[in-house]
Amino acid sequence: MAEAEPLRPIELQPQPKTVQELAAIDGKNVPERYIRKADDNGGEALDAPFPVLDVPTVDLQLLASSSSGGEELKKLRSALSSCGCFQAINHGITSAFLDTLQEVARQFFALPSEEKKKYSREIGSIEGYGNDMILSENQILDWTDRLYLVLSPEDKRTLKFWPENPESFRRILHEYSMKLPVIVEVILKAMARSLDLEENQFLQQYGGQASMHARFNFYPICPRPDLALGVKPHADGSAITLLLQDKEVEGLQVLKDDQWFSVPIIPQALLINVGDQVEIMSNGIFKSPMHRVVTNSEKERITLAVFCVPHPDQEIQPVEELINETNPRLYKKVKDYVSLFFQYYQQGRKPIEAALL
Ligand SMILES: O=C(O)CCC(=O)C(=O)O
Ligand SMILES: [Fe+2]
Repeated sequence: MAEAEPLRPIELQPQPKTVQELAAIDGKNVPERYIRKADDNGGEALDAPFPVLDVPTVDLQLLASSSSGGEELKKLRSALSSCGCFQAINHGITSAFLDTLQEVARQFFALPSEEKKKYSREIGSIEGYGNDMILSENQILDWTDRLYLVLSPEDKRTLKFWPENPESFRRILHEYSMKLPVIVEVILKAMARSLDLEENQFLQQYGGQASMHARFNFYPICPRPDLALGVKPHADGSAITLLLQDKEVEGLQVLKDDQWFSVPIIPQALLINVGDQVEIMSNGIFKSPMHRVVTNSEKERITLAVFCVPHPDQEIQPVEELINETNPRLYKKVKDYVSLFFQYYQQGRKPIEAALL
């Protein structure tokens, strides 16, 4: 099946232990494979205090009704063309529901290893419970365990990876997945309007057969936040990503003007970030931000990222109206960007460069 391909990168060897298990064995050191070189960070310590990024807050209710030139649209445009992300509030999902979602995620990761391993991913496959894949011999690993699940289309779900413990996990995650498409639509339409485009310009390319992939990220307490990263620097290969941050523990950082900034928490907000595919559609006006996650020596952290991804047969390219003499076309037409993404990612290259003209 052609569209299963992107989910099958070449994994060299399985890792027997999850990070949670490693952390429980030795609470003082991190294994060699997780240690980053000092110059990885331009000489700056990973656990240094970082400046806080001023991430704009956008009210989705206002955004949906905002017409060209409106305040909320201006905020959106400026956010996406500067830091590439914004905090979405008034998105229609209640605080109580988000609390429940966070709670079932917490309960899952708190289960004994044997129980979680019933949902283990298979070698070379992304879906399921597990740790960072080893894709190259000298890869430095991320201090994180994950549960990766295809949410939609529903017939592409692999239920054997969906936890049955806690008992309400499947129902809550399913409910969440039902609440997201309208949010994605409001955002993609507003993105187009904010650039004075007909509002369906991005939505059309996103297409009617797009999928949503959920990644629960669990970051165990790390004895050496100065040496390890929760997630290495990367940009998302999605069209957009919806991130539910931990309510209490920070860790996400975004690169802006060659400086790392930490992303503040707004409880109950969804952090929306531009993925490479919207950067391509917008001909580079909207930025798919480089981001990473730092670790914490006192508290664990749990987040839920949902990647919104066009169907692999869908052609993605810069919207014609955004190209002119002063703004030449920057990107080629691409298809199946997620496959391209993995090939480049494995070679340690920046995937969006493959789409540059
Ligand atoms: O956990 C976070 O704050 C971000 C995770 C992330 O960047 C991802 O899952 O792609
Ligand atoms: Fe990410």
